[in-house]
Amino acid sequence: MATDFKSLPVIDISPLLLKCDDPDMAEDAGVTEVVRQLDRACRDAGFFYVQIGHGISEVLINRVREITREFFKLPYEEKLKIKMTPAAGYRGYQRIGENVTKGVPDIHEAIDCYKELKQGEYGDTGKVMEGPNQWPENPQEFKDLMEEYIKLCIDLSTKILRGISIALCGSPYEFEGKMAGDPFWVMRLIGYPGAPFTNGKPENDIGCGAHTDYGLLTLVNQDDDKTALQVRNFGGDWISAIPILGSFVCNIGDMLKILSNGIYESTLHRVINSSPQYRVCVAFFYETNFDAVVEPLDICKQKYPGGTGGSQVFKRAVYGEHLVSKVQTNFAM
Ligand SMILES: N=C(N)NCCCC[C@H](N)C(=O)O
Ligand SMILES: O=C(O)CCC(=O)C(=O)O
Ligand SMILES: [Fe+2]
Repeated sequence: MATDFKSLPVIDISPLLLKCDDPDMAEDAGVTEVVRQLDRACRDAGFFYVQIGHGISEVLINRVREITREFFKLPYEEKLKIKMTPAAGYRGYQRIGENVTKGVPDIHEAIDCYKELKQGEYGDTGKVMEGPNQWPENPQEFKDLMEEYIKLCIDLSTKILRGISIALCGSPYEFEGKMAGDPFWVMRLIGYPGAPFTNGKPENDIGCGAHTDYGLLTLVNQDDDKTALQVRNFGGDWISAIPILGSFVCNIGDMLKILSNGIYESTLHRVINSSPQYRVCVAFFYETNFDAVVEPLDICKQKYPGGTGGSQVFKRAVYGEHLVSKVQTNFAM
């Protein structure tokens, strides 16, 4: 359950990265300390910063945002060449206002890409998301750079989840195998227009309305010179996720909330860009297997703070169905 946090914890995960291929990692003192901090952060805020030491170079982190910014500067006709449609598996470019949160159009544009699914792999549910990703033709570098970045984000997320798995269950591999051994992933390249000024004051548009993320873990790579992402604490205050150079903002999604039986929070957050400048964010969502049946882990049922031994507080969900229902209700096209 979220607390009344006033800022988001910062975690240096390098001791975990150093040991995370060692099956005995949980016994290492450095790992134990990282696990303690992850556990605290996931309980209190559902959000934390992963500080330098995460293993993805600042040059690459910045480059994926810059190349994204260049794309959004193109004329609309150019961007439409990779237009997102239901027939394209909801992959590609989505213009401002086409993403909707609780019925209100968001003031952002985006390119969405997803792990590519084999035809017929997941029946009718999987079919909705089938299709090749649509990448801009120019520059040539775009696709290669993004694919390299995706690979590194998958790797980093797997490692962070080993730490979270130790925190919840004692063993590092709870989120591998049939839960997330073949993780689905989503990458959204997002652009938020600068706030329009009327009578000398910025008019705050909602770049993205209050929502929770759908999967296990999100890695947010945001512009480092604008504060726009806000996280809601238990008391209902919005706490800014002020950018920290070279770090990711990391947060828990709905599937991890269910698996942990609510011990960890998938915290509400929103985006308001009140800067006059265009803001870019690259959000990487690491999810369970597409067909994973997600329900509270036994150990989390026993640990549930409500204390009614063996109680299951959260309902089961099938990840792919959760995603498809979100896409079909929140994408207006
Ligand atoms: N976790 C993901 N994929 N985030 C995308 C933005 C969420 C906002 C969306 N309109 C919604 O209401 O869910
Ligand atoms: O723009 C951001 O900082 C976060 C975006 C976000 O929350 C999302 O796409 O789910
Ligand atoms: Fe989000």
